[in-house]
Amino acid sequence: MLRRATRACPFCEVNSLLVRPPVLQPANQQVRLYAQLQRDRSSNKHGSSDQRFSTPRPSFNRSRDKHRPSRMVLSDTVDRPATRPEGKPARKKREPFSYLNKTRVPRDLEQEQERNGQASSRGSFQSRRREDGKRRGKPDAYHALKMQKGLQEIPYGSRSAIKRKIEQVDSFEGLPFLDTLQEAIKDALPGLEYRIPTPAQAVAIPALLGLEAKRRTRNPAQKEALESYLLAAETGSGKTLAYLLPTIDAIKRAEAVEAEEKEREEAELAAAKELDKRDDIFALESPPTTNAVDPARPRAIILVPTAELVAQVGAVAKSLSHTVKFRAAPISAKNTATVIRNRLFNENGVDMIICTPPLLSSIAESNPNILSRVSHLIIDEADSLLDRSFKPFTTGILDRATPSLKKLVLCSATIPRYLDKYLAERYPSMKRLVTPNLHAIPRRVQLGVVDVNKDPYRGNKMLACADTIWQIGKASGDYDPAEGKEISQTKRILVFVNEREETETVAQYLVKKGIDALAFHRDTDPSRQAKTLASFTGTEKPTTTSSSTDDKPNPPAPADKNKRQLANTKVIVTTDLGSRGIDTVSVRHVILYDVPHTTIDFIHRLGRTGRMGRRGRGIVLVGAGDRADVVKEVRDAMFRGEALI
Ligand SMILES: Nc1ncnc2c1ncn2[C@@H]1O[C@H](COP(=O)(O)OP(=O)(O)OP(=O)(O)O)[C@@H](O)[C@H]1O
Repeated sequence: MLRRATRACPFCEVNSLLVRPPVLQPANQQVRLYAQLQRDRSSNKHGSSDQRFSTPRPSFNRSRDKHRPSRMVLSDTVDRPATRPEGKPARKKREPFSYLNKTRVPRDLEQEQERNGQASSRGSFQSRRREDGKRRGKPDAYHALKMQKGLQEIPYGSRSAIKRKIEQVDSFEGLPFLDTLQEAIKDALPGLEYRIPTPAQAVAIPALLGLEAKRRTRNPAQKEALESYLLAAETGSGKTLAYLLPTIDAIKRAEAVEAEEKEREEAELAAAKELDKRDDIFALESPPTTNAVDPARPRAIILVPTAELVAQVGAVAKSLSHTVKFRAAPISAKNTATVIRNRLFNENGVDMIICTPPLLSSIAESNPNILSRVSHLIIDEADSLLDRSFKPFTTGILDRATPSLKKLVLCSATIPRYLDKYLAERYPSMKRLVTPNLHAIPRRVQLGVVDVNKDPYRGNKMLACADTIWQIGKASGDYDPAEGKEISQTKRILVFVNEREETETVAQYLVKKGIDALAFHRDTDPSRQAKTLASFTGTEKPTTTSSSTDDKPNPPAPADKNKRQLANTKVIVTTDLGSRGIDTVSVRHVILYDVPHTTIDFIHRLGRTGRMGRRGRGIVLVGAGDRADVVKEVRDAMFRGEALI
């Protein structure tokens, strides 16, 4: 039938034209023509069933098909090149590599991405933020975290400006410290061949030394006004030295000025006496003036939230005082009354007191003079010391010290919204010294998640915790480039729980499972506490033999005498008490037994590992009722190196 139809083809003449080399239509045009042909065929009542259902096969140059009727309708302009409307440039074909080596995003691509709701091809986190720190374009990635939003957002625009400032401070030698202080820095940073300021120190020290241009003012009252600073930098970034060094420098300079003044006054007094003597030879000689130092009137006060931090900051100050010669008095409720008295009312006086706010305010009640000469007040862990529990004590001390105060420095690894609000109201002109990575957990800290609901734990969190510790303990130690050596044989693990009561329960369970674990909370025996912490903070005294009492694991519970013991692993189970400021340099693993309530807690708890460029690992145990969505978002933010909100 088909052949007959071909013979009787009325289009023979047209077909003869197609003997010429065929003009290939673009694929989409061919498809359109076919669709048209199929419609024509199905509407043709006389068409055979063969024709209707045969698979369409376009062919142009087969000789046997040359008399077949064309299924396509040729365009009238098929032989003419395509023309574009006047003035419109020919569209460039986009090739796979056409976007390489471009320094700017092509406009058309940017528009296309905007249409698709994607970020611009710079693609970075910053590009999705406006200068005011708020995101644009893509909807916020944090949904769960937004619900518990506790941290103040820091604009990303200002963070880049700080980076440029940090680059300019590349050595301690370049900073105008007193010579003795330059010497002392080596004692405060032992074992480091190349000591360079950390970002926190590079941001804070020049400002606290008064090297930065100040806003000009003609008002003499404003010129004399108290200088206030908020130093906010990530955990383990060396904030202690960032505020200690400029403070000690200021103390020593003030001391030198005072000594000069005293000498001048004495010389004047001696000259006046000489004159009096000459005028009145019968006058009686006045009794000699005493040179006794007024005790317990320090020039600087450092407030910290815990006794452990008093000891830690006190140790750094002491190490500096060997060379610089100043008197630091670390006092806490763990010291006896005699020790406190001896340290405060020393016959040589005291230059710096390191203390907790409740203890200092109780001392100030009985000795108001203690705050009468303070020129530098440092509030470390300011977010803790200005929260509800400490605020009355801290602000009380601040108010009493204000008349003589020259510099107020608040220091914190996190700026919660309540702190930001309080400072904006009370110190509107406070200078904020913020590092670029504030509120971000460093990428060198990895976060793993253990799903407690799954096998083999089936909801048993304590078992999951013990198993995780066993796995860490069994794994071989790895090389740490920051320390340039194999990490210590003994592994130190911190386990954080949300409630104080849980510390004992979890620690006892771990001991039963053959793990050397201790509970660390406010009521722990102080001597035991100090010993426990010392091995985690690296302040432990070196032992000559490996069989020192400290390295011995806890005795196993009586019922489990025959159980295996996990060797070379020490565990502290603690609450937030262990998460604030404690410099646990030798901790490589942190286990978050409970999901922390806020991102602030996440930052401080995970901040006990990965300190000062070291690597670390955090493991969260997610059980029934725990906010897995929060953990996921924190993990994502850590992976992207973004600040938590
Ligand atoms: N410039 C430096 N170079 C090398 N190490 C330093 C430097 N400055 C400080 N360190 C060390 O870094 C560690 C952490 O310092 P520090 O405790 O002051 O941190 P931090 O910022 O106060 O931490 P946190 O927020 O947890 O309280 C200390 O062991 C300290 O000796």
